[in-house]
Amino acid sequence: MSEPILEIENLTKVFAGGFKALDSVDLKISKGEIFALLGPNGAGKTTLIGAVCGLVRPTSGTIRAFGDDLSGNWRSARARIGLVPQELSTDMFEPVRRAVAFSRGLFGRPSDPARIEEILKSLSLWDKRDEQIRRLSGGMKRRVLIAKALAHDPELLFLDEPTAGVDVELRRDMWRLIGRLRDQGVTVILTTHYIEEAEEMADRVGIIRGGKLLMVDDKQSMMARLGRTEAHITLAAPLAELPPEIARFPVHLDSTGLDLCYRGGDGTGLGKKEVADLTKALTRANIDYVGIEISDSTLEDIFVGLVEEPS
Ligand SMILES: Nc1ncnc2c1ncn2[C@@H]1O[C@H](COP(=O)(O)OP(=O)(O)OP(=O)(O)O)[C@@H](O)[C@H]1O
Repeated sequence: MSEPILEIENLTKVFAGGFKALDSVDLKISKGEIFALLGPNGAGKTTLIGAVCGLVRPTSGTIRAFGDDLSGNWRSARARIGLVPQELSTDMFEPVRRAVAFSRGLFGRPSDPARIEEILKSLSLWDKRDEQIRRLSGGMKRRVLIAKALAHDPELLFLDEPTAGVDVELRRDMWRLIGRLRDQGVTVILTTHYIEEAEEMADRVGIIRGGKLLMVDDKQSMMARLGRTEAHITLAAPLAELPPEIARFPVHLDSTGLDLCYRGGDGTGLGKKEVADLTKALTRANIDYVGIEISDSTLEDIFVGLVEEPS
């Protein structure tokens, strides 16, 4: 793993009423990676981000950002972090450009109108620069939140559900923007309910539920480790019974005797190879087939499986 930009150890947050929103979370994020935190409502995603951004005080555990313990260095670290919050929490009567320029100043960065112009243009906000934020559409308001978070050129950017409730066009724009930020060396941590988003964007994925980080892995290994392959082989003529050389595979025959269904490769990533072996075995057994449909489980299947398991 390359240089860590964020190291969270044994982080626990118990809210005043006694509710444990984070439970011994350990997480290391490398510089330059895009990390997606997936979890159902109330899993603790926003609390985790809040703890790193100084909005939530941890009950126990340590957070190191840029190599320094946050407990002593919170302010200097915060100036290198950008946060796009879930909720619109901005000065609605301000014109766009002024609000974004103000965000830059807030972190002690010298004023840089050219940089603000660049950010506004990259988010298609330049034409709206003199509009009051309250007059913008919901999608445009969200772009303003992103512009504000980028205004001080953060090295680590948190996006809390950046595309919840936005249209497809904005979602694609957002993905492109995140791609560009990655190219510029910015580390991005995003939370999302959209597995598609994690699949598209992230290098690694963490799954959180009930305040516990259930697993963290890169996408491909997660899919190989927890994924499975399904295949439907349509036979040319119905079979009454499977010969033993076929029955040794994880297959079953449907009631018509025509659909041979394979489910296997669990956690090995070798399902496709086994389907290939199965087709060879069918040929050797003189069982003709007319079609094969094969599918691997998606990150979504894995996610749903993990969050639905009883804790
Ligand atoms: N200030 C607070 N006091 C008490 N409980 C809180 C507080 N803030 C959050 N919680 C609780 O902590 C849990 C985790 O909340 P959090 O906002 O981190 O979840 P989330 O994963 O971001 O969910 P969502 O996807 O719905 O935004 C929730 O059950 C929430 O009700």
